[in-house]
Amino acid sequence: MFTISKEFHFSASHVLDTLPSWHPCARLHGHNYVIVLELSAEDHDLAPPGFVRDYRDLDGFKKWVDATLDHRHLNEAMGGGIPPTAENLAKWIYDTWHDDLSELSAVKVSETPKTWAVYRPEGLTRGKQ
Ligand SMILES: Nc1nc2c(c(=O)[nH]1)N=C([C@H](O)[C@H](O)COP(=O)(O)OP(=O)(O)OP(=O)(O)O)CN2
Ligand SMILES: [Zn+2]
Repeated sequence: MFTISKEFHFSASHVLDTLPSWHPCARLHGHNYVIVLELSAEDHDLAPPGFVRDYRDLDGFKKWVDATLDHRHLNEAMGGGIPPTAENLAKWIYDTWHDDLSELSAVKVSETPKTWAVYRPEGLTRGKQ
């Protein structure tokens, strides 16, 4: 099994308005987010010359991040109705992209230099399923 990953950055605002009012994240604020896409493949599934997937194939994801998330308000950018926590953002990105990136095995989201949320579908042991 091989895994590869690539990092993407964007800045956005959000408010977690279902938190109690004393919670700092119930106030409008922003983060410099980091997304990591992790892609996996079995040894015998590597594409020539030995790629899980060409990193350059992720250029479309970067364009989507720039157009959909960068300098947006995540409460709106994620379609509304879903609290824009790091956990929910990671799953939303996975759900949006796993059809196009069949090797996608996990999505990681960081809001601050100290925090990470990871969405890895249960039972997924390799990308191509
Ligand atoms: N499990 C989660 N907890 C929190 C989330 C989240 O998405 N998932 N989000 C937030 C806030 O939006 C934001 O990320 C603040 O996090 P926090 O770690 O409290 O940030 P600080 O920089 O204020 O933390 P310090 O301890 O001062 O470094 C909150 N929780
Ligand atoms: Zn926040």
